[in-house]
Amino acid sequence: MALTPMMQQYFEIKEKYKDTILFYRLGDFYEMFFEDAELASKELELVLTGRDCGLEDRAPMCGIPYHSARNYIGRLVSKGYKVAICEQVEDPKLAKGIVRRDVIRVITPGTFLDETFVSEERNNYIMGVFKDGGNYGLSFCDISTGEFYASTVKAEAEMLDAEIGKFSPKEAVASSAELAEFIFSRYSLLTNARSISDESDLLLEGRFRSVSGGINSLVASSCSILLGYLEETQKTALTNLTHLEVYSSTDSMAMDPNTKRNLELTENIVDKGKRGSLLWVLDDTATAMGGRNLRRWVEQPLISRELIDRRLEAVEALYGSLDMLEDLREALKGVYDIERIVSKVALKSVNPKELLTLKNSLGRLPAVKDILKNLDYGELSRLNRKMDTLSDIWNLLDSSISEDAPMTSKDGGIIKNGYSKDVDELRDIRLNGKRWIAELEAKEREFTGIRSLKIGFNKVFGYYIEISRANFSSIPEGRYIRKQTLSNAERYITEELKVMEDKILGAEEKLSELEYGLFTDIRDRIEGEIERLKATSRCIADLDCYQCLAKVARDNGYVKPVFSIDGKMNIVEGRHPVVEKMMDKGAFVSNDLVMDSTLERFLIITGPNMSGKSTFMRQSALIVLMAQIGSFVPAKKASLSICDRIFTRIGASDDLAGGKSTFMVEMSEVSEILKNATSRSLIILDEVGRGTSTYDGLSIAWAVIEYILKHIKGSKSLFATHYHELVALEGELEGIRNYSVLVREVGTTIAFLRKIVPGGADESYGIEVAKLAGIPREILIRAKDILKDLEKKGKKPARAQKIKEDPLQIGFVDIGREALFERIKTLDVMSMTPMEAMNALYELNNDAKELN
Ligand SMILES: Nc1ncnc2c1ncn2[C@@H]1O[C@H](COP(=O)(O)OP(=O)(O)OP(=O)(O)O)[C@@H](O)[C@H]1O
Repeated sequence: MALTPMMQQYFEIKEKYKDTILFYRLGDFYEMFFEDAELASKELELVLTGRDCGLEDRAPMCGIPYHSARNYIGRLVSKGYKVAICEQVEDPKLAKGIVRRDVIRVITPGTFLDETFVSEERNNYIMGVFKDGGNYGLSFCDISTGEFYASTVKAEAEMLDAEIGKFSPKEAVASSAELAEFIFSRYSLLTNARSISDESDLLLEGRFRSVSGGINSLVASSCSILLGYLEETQKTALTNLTHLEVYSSTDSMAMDPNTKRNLELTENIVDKGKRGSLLWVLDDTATAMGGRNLRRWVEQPLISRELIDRRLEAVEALYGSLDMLEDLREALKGVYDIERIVSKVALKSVNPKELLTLKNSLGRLPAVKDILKNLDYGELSRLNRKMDTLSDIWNLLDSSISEDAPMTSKDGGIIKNGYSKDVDELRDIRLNGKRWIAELEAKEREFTGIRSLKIGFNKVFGYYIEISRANFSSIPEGRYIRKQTLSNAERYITEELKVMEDKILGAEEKLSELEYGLFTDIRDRIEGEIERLKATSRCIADLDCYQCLAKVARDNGYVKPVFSIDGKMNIVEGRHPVVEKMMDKGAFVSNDLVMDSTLERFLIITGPNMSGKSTFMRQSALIVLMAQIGSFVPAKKASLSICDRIFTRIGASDDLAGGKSTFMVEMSEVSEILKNATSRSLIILDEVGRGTSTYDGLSIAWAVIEYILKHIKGSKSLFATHYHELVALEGELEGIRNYSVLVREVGTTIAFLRKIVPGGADESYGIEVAKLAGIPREILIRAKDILKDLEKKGKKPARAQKIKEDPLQIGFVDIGREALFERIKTLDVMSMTPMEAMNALYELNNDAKELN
């Protein structure tokens, strides 16, 4: 037995796309066969049928309607599969034998563009990895926005983690099978292996219209692997990839995945949603482009003082002028996702309605520029200079695209009246024809006296005159030609009706063809302007981030941080940006942080469970991070020193699947920190050592502290612990300062004051906290007995110093309305700049609101 010709064709194509699910177009369906059908029927819950294929057994088959394919493709790609779309590529009327078919695009997780599956809030990156000896070349591309980045990093797993963490790609292409295996197993990413071709340099040459940074051979190789893969799967020229940005991995803070997760930068730990993350607090952007940009800023805090200051200045300028800030927000709200629309233009998948959206978005740019003019200094004036209002493109679109342009490009209704004489003429013919038909209907009604006579249209018979059965007797003999009999009526035509029909239908067909041609022509002209459009999108994205940070700073009472050059940090009344937001206004208790890189560089923080140690440490890290993003910070005043990295070791993140126990994970994280931290790093350690027995844990914690002080000179550490023995190190080792969180004993229970004060804590209050948590009384009583017993036998180590201060006397008293007015009186407004005065009033106003 032999395969049918169709199946033969199927196998030839499938052979070239082995690692995909092949969607083979048959009429109005995409069909899948054999293993693809079995897999897809499972994943998509489709009925598995069969089809004769020429062999003894029928081919397993399942199919989906062409019109609802998007959703099915989306589901498969979201699960990490690749889908190859195979279409007819010749006109069936012209085909000799079986119609030629071929794959027109391979849709993969990293190249997927569908809006219903790819969020506008985040980029969808695909990564190219090349390894040569001791280094990796990395490249990252988002074809939905046209961004293309590349860099080189040392071949150390942590460096790779940090770099890949900046982009969180959805798919990877690696230069060898071995490397692909490594990437797949380390990051659970769909990874394709692709050997590098000899033409790799050629491919890169002339590909980008501009490059920033220097291309070395590692960068070139990773870019060309990625480009080769993209061209092969997308099968278009990808003209939106105009710019290659080669960056240095040391331009921004390297953050290991733990730190990103622990500090909940872009998603919360509990359900991985945005709510409760730093991004959730900071993101008040008005555009999708700004939203994605802000996410990038949060994931890649800067370390160059100059660049940070540039951002802070721009935020400050907008912060200081509420009117302009609000006008700018309004203007930006009408700017849609230019970046993604433009990429669709390049991929030739844009529809007329999207071009109209592009026009309306460009229409907002003059207003945006007008506002910028008034804020003309520093970074904002640079943006103003760089931003082009693209009025030529706006004019083109305004003159050509109809105000109610459709979502499809093949059915006409796209082009505005007055843009093309030919279109106007054809529309006249069509209109006149329709008018003529309406007149004919009236004329025939009058002539026959049949009031219900009507002229209708359908795709099979074209125009017809319809007369109901009751009126048959009134039809004049020989006037009409009978065409179709219905149960209740008869349909007729006349010669002249058919002549007019040809004219109307001819015009209709010509019109949609003509309009489609004009549409693609306009699209191609816009494609030629992609670079300018993209440059302006970048400006909008930056501007949107500035206005957003200014707005958030105003809404939440943040201040502009300053940077010290002597390594000192002094945060006055710092708050946790997220915890504060989750609480009632004013309920969060602020705390100060004083550190330097010599005598006060290691803070040991003790205090009962639940008292707020972790919150304090995280808030300190977040304040440093926010400042380096270019954001104002939740504090009354903040003088910071720039950190190159923030390390965190917080909580139990078991990696049981990876075969590591809680303690093992803890120790490997600590060991990474000790290996990688530098004199400019900030290290957050929460209860190191608690994963093992008390004395082992205590000894390890102790030794870690000594090591950091001795070997990572200059670094700053916050160390929360329940080992009260460690407070004895203050005075013994240079650099240590003890702090503790105050609680107040109220009868037999405790109240949390959340205030961090100098000195070590003397009590654990573990049993009291257990009581608050609802542990049965019997256990609490027994635990107290055991504790007493241990203390008597000297098993419990000596207690730390007792706090002398009375908690109630240490700050922490509401200032009250009267006090507030006293404070307003003390403001020396005359000696302030207008901006300072406004800030001061704004702050007092905020305080007053809290008190009300
Ligand atoms: N400064 C603060 N103001 C108001 N509430 C706070 C503050 N700090 C912490 N809290 C609240 O207390 C809760 C516990 O804080 P946190 O987890 O920081 O305690 P902890 O001392 O680290 O506890 P443990 O030792 O058990 O890990 C937080 O979830 C928060 O709701």
